[in-house]
Amino acid sequence: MNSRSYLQIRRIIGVFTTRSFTTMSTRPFALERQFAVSAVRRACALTSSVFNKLVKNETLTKGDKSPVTVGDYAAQGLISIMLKNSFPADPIVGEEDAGELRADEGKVLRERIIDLANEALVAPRVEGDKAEWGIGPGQTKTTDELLDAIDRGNYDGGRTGRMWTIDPIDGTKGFLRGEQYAVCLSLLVDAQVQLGIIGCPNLPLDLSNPDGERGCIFVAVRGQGCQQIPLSGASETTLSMPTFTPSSLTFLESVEAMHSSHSTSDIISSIIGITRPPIRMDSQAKYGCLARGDGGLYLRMPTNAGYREKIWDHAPGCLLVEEAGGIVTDSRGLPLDFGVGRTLGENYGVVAAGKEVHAVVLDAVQQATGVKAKA
Ligand SMILES: Nc1ncnc2c1ncn2[C@@H]1O[C@H](COP(=O)(O)O)[C@@H](OP(=O)(O)O)[C@H]1O
Ligand SMILES: [Mg+2]
Ligand SMILES: [Mg+2]
Ligand SMILES: [Mg+2]
Repeated sequence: MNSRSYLQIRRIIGVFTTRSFTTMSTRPFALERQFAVSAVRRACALTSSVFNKLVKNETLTKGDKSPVTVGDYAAQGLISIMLKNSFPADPIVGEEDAGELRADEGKVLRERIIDLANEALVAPRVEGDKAEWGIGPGQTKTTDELLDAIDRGNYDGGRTGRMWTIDPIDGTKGFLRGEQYAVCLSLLVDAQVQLGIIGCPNLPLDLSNPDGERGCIFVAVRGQGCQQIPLSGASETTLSMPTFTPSSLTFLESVEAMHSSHSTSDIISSIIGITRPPIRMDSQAKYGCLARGDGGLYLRMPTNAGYREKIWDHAPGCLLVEEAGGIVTDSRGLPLDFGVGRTLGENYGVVAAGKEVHAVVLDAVQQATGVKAKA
């Protein structure tokens, strides 16, 4: 063997050794998880600061009559800009679009949103942040760049490939009341949620101690469990749903009766024999609470036949619960399908519960709603 071919073989062996070592030492989606924690933490700081300074005319009412604030737009813009720097080929299914902001009447709001997003982009990097994600001193954007970033969330979704979902403020009504809301991000690959993360700035770390520290991040990567991280720090606790018996369940549901039928949940809970009052809470914070054992059941029962649930409202939370040992289905008992498009398709509600009680709950849901089980 001449010295040139020897060197070539060494180089090939070297590449293989380095590749397999990297694969072995890096957990799947490790970079995406680090990115997501960083992006959600930054967006939570933005939304908290907005709440403290929010004034009346900084909220719009969208075509479907739901509210959207400068915080929703600025947080979606921030996360989208970070995604463009970090994973430029990945499309985004985001809740908001910049249509109203581009019109002349949107000028004042537009200026406020660009200020908020730039303030968040240039905030100093903390441990875990990477400069190449487009954050840190000097990383400001123009108004057009920000509006385009918000509109990058217009992807139609679908069954194949990678895509991110962003719900920059989930539970906007809770946010406006100063109650619970969540910054929500997920990564789907071929319609399966691989990474789910929600940041809940107002949620107590321990629900039984409402005056204690507030601010939680819940994060899960498929196959790697579900963790809670205080918004103020880096220590992680792995969550696992405790075992409930049907009659010892407390159930979680929306504050808004228009989003989930309280009366149907009442019927279901009396069939199961639940005696405790429900915990009513806005946003996907409910999924995080369920994952850590604050109640053993989350019910979301349709209120009007025409409403389609949005994938950004469920993708992250669904993975949190599954990774903490729970089961999430619709009222037919089928898994939520994130490959239909921007919505989950026809609305059969959501039944999320610990694995010991899910079958009993599903049976009660079907008795109450008349929906038939489907294999
Ligand atoms: N009729 C309806 N049925 C179910 N969900 C609805 C609804 N109208 C609005 N929503 C969704 O409910 C979400 C809030 O959920 P919750 O009630 O659990 O807090 C809203 O998210 P946004 O606040 O991000 O718009 C919105 O997408
Ligand atoms: Mg909304
Ligand atoms: Mg939402
Ligand atoms: Mg929202």
